[in-house]
Amino acid sequence: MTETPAIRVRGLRRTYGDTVAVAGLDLDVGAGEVVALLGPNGAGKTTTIEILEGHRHRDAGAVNVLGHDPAHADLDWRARIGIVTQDSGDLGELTVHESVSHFAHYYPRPHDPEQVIELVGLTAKATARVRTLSGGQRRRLDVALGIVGRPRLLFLDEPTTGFDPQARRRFWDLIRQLAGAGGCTILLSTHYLQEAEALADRVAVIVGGRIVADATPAALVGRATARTVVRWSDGRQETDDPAALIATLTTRYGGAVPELTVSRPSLEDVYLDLIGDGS
Ligand SMILES: Nc1ncnc2c1ncn2[C@@H]1O[C@H](COP(=O)(O)OP(=O)(O)OP(=O)(O)O)[C@@H](O)[C@H]1O
Repeated sequence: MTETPAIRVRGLRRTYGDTVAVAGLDLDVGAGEVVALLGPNGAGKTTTIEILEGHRHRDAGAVNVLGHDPAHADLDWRARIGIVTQDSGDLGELTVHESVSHFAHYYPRPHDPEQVIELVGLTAKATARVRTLSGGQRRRLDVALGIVGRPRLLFLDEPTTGFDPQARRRFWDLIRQLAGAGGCTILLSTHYLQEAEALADRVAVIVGGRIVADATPAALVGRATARTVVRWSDGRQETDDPAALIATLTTRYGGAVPELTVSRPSLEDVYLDLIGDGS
């Protein structure tokens, strides 16, 4: 990526009393990239994201987001950022349409609220009061509020927690649309490996306030090819060249190898290895 990164973080630290929440974190997110921050409870995801949003102070480190230090950023900068937090505010008596229109007024170049409501799949609920929405519908409204200002960079903190599988997949389609045609840079935090694998160009695994791996989902899995396990009726072997082993076995058995299975490590295996007892 030749453009200036959308996010550049070096040596970020944040402590709360004796708790080191972020312990010297480095991260780059290129313009137009979708990066997933994946890690167990308490790893420092929310603290990191909120520092990047300008909503928490840091103790040390250099942070640049869309060319500015979020700790000293102005309204112009804020208008280029979209935020979907874990715990959004109370909009109880407003309708979906009123909420999105209201937020649109804060931005210089907002999207048409009706189009945004359609994009998040809430057209049928446009005149419903926010307090009557289901959890998943409320989350989609949160995304609508996060994107109505036409952000160049969108932060999503655990956006699909509590979604049913179908709602999660619809949500993933929406994020892909925003990143693809919309050209939006996205940093999302998640506990869900499948979500990181489905959406992210890169996965940054965070444990104990540090990035312990940062690669494409395929490269993370590829790292572990040495642990491909080949099993057959009377044997089991780990190998980095399963094809050669199977060829040898085929010769040994003079044909089909009985009860042959080949299991490649999944992203989950790699992730569990990386986080160790960090969870
Ligand atoms: N306001 C706070 N005061 C004190 N400690 C805090 C505060 N916020 C976070 N922490 C601590 O900092 C560490 C990192 O928390 P953080 O919320 O950033 O993690 P996380 O990765 O987002 O976790 P989760 O996945 O559970 O949301 C945890 O040990 C947490 O208890």
